Amino acid sequence: MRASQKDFESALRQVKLWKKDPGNEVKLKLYALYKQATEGPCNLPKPGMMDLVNKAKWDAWSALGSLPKETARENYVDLVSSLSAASEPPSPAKPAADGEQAGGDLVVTSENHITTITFNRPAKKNAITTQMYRDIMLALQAASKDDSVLTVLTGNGDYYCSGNDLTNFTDIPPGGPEEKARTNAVLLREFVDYFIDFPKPLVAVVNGPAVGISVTILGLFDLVYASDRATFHTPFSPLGLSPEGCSSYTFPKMMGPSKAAEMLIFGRKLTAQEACAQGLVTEVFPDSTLQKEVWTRLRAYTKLPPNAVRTSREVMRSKGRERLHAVNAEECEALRQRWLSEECASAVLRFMSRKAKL
Ligand SMILES: CCCCCCCCCC/C=C\CC(=O)SCCNC(=O)CCNC(=O)[C@H](O)C(C)(C)COP(=O)(O)OP(=O)(O)OC[C@H]1O[C@@H](n2cnc3c(N)ncnc32)[C@H](O)[C@@H]1OP(=O)(O)O
Repeated sequence: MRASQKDFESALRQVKLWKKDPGNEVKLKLYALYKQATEGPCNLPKPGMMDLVNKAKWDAWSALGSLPKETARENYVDLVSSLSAASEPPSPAKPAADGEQAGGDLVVTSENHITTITFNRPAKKNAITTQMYRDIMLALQAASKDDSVLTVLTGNGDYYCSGNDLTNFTDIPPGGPEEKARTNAVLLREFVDYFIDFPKPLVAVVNGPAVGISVTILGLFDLVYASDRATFHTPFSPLGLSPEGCSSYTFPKMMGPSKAAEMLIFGRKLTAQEACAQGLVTEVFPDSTLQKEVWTRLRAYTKLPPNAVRTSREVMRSKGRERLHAVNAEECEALRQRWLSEECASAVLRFMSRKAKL
């Protein structure tokens, strides 16, 4: 099968997520194939004998002779996929050595029939930018059609996600705050609709604290596995906001109205154990074993007959879907109005001037 540009880009992202160093020999092979695939045959002058690293790279690239770019691209994808299949579960993305984040703010990988969407903005506690909302929708769209059985959301770094990036509210378009609020409401509704309609089991691996919209949409997930370091916080009132992600419906249903009110109206932060007791979290794992235990379990789940899994999920979900869409629409309209409120504007300003933290 010929590798497309998309396969190639996905392989490049995958390499950046590898936890283990694959060793110099593999790195040289990957380097040479990458250069051949993107630039064609090596026509650089040979580095001097003492320039050991660049000479090794030059040798590896030159050894590919006139291999066509497309073949190099294919060989690169094949090599990455063979090495990934033999490797450990997908590891959280690592910051690059120079402090830049590898793979962009959102990293999507697919292996062992699991598509993993990783928030990868650890320096900002994985706060979700407008672009990330769009990329998550694209990733969900692709995952709904790929050969994966499960789709996982997780975070890179010490946080799972600090919720909506509060600077999303600051770029006001020519139509003024009303236009901004209207556009955001439409986009938010579309974003949440993706989760309501997603056809495969959705799993959250909550590796650390979760805030705001990253908590509320958990009510639309099938499984929520959490580190014992995770906390669950929806500080809507202090921000002049109201709940979203269908949480005004899913949370009371799941934990009862008064526990839901404590979280959604009064902003009580839950520990992972409390969230588990309230039904928001499926199971809590010691932080040190979370990755190993969860990924082993998820891989076992992918071996179940996929059509049976989908059918069971569909019969569990179909009855509530219409209701969820109605709730989503109502929540987005309430938020459209909240975004135009003085209470919300002052909360965002307080955060921007760093006087306010949760
Ligand atoms: C397609 C749809 C588009 C529509 C767009 C609108 C959609 C709206 C969706 C619904 C709206 C709201 C729902 C929510 O999610 S409300 C919750 C919002 N989140 C917060 O209020 C959290 C704010 N952050 C904090 O209180 C603290 O940062 C923290 C998370 C408690 C961590 O504290 P810390 O002391 O450990 O770390 P700190 O130094 O503060 O943070 C490190 C840097 O990260 C930046 N940062 C953290 N969180 C956010 C955030 N949510 N938005 C923007 N930036 C964030 C923080 O500013 C630091 O940056 P810097 O180092 O100073 O540059």
